[in-house]
Amino acid sequence: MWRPLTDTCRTIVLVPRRALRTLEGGSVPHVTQKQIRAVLDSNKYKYSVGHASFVLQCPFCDGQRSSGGRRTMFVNKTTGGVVCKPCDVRGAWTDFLGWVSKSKAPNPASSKVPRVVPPSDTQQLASRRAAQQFWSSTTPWEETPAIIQDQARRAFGIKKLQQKYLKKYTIHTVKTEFHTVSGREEVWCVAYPWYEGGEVVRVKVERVGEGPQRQLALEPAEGSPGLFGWNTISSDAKEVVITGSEFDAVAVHQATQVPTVALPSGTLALPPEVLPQLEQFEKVYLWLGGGTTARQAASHFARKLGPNRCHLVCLDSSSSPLAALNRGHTHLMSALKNAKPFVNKQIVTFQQLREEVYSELCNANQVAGVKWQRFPKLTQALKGHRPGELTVFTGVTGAGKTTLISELSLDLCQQGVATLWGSFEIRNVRLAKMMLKQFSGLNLERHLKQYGYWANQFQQLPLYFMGFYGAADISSVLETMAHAVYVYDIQHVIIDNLQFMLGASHHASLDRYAVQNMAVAEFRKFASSRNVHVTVVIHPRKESESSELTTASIFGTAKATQEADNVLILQSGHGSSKLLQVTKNRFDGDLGRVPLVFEKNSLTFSGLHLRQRKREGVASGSGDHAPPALRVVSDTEGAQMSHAPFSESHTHTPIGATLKSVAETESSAGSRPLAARAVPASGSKQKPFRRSFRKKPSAAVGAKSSEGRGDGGRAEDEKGETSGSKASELCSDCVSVVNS
Ligand SMILES: Nc1ncnc2c1ncn2[C@@H]1O[C@H](COP(=O)(O)OP(=O)(O)OP(=O)(O)O)[C@@H](O)[C@H]1O
Repeated sequence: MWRPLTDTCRTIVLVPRRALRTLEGGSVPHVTQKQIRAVLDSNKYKYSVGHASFVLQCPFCDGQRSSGGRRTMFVNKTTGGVVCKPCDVRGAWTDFLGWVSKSKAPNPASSKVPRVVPPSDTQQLASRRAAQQFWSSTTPWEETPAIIQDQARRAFGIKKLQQKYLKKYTIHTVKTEFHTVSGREEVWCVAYPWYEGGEVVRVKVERVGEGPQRQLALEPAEGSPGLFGWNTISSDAKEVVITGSEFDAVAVHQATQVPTVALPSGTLALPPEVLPQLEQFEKVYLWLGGGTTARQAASHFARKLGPNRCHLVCLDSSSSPLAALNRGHTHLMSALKNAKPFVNKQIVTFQQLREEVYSELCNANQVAGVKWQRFPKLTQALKGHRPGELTVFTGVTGAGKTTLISELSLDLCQQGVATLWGSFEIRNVRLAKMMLKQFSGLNLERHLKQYGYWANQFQQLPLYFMGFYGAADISSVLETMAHAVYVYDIQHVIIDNLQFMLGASHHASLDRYAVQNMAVAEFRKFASSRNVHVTVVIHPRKESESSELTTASIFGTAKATQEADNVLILQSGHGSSKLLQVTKNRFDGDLGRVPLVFEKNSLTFSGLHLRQRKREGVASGSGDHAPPALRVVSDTEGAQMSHAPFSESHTHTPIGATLKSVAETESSAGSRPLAARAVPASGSKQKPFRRSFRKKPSAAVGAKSSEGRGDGGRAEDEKGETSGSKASELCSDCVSVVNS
């Protein structure tokens, strides 16, 4: 089912085929289109092949519940997930198989298939009821006091949006409680409804406030995703524009009159649950804003939506539709007309790539990828973490490879990089425990009372684990990776480590080097074809303990390092100090060494503990589920918070991701950057839980780290400066966080 593994742990475990039934939640069934067709055919279900789904008459609608007789069921082509809105049936492919097998007369024309209520139904219903209850407490835009409207127009840069379009998109306002630095405050918010069919299934609220802060929440915290603006779409509409933010959608529709909706998670995720709603369109315009991130997201989503119907819109290299409208641009319609078909061909011309190349030139910083916040010197060398690359990581046995790669990936994950871990060497529980310590910066064994607080934050990260342990068949691993990329929009996959994964591979005709080469080639292909970053940990061959490892020390032939875009080596130093050496960097050739200091309590290499120690005087760990009333956190942690607190049960897309995309869009448009968000508290039984923080300019780390280049970072290393000491400097720039 599409539901959390447990109520308290929403991290999803993806399981390989053989273990599929052992875990009920979050498992991704492996099914091919051929298998789906075979089941539909053998049960004599008539179906048509849609863009993202097989479409059939629902065999579960009994004609009584749904007034118009049997209704449409969508079977997702990639996952086999089934949805029929009128009879409220939704579930995984394996559930569908179960329901069908229970049916005595499977022919939909003659059967009365017993209606099976999937377990998630009750959750769905409760969530929808809560959403509607909250929605009924909001005020339509046109009835909102003029002073609040003015504030909102200023705060969101929506002066040019006309009243009638704000009304059409059912923009509402609501006065609700947020936690701020000075305590709880009743504040005005704008409410954006998410629709499924004609129904509000969830509401996103955003505080109306001046300054650099953004504070958002979801009502209710748990529930399914929907589409903003769906209420404006007629059932016979054949084309639609999809935007990354709500006011972009209103702006596009106002300027073009073309049906437009906004995605619930912006540029970071397109939840498969909303695909059936989009099935009716023959032409889909993806208009996610300017910049490389938006382009990459659009390409990724186009594959999910069905590439043949997708067109990419780009007004100019850095503009969102709202920003363009605000600047008085009148050519939004012509931008739509000039939309380029999604290029998914083996042969392309420069003409087709021309705009994309221009966009990359204009957005060099974004092209360089996501920057490590905890490891500024790594960012200095590699410039960032980019999609579509293969990183090979090595270090001697027991050097701390897993520990370091865990913190490196966590750093990115906290910034919204959806991450899939394949831990073949240590069990997921141990890995998650280590990551949680690294996340909190605490030895949680000694701070058990804070477990609830940190776990609540941690479980909101876009972090997923494969269920493999020990040797595994590479085709199963690749299959699981492919499903995770489709369902959860994974951007980073970690394989730790290759030798363990290949342990039991038997290829009579191949030696172990050949098997390893084959596996590396597959991961390379996966990274390139899916535009996902794959990090593979590979053990080195045995070398003298006194000498440093080099690229040539990596186990196997030179294939791995040839295929890799980046090669990272964890070099042993004296005592707890280590070095992370960049020995290959295909992006721009810069190499370097990153000093690391291991801290046993938090299992971190980044010096996080130094900052942590500074703020321990301020923070007072209170009871379980009762986080400190006032904590001072660093810039790094500020970034964590921005991606942590939202709850999403079914989509598993972090709202942080949504906000990141909104922030990117808006900052590129000269509007307010993302700074904060809050967790919802409805007027209902849920305990209010809101937070805000001020985000200082993120350039602080990068600015320092970008100095003194040209020697691969060695000069600084020789001075004995560590990332830890740099990290401690950052404490003077701490920002405030208040939560309850
Ligand atoms: N710099 C360090 N100093 C001391 N202990 C460390 C250091 N780095 C990691 N450790 C500890 O050493 C143990 C092994 O670390 P880890 O599993 O990360 O190493 P590894 O290189 O991945 O091991 P393997 O070669 O078995 O894959 C862990 O208990 C970890 O906490």
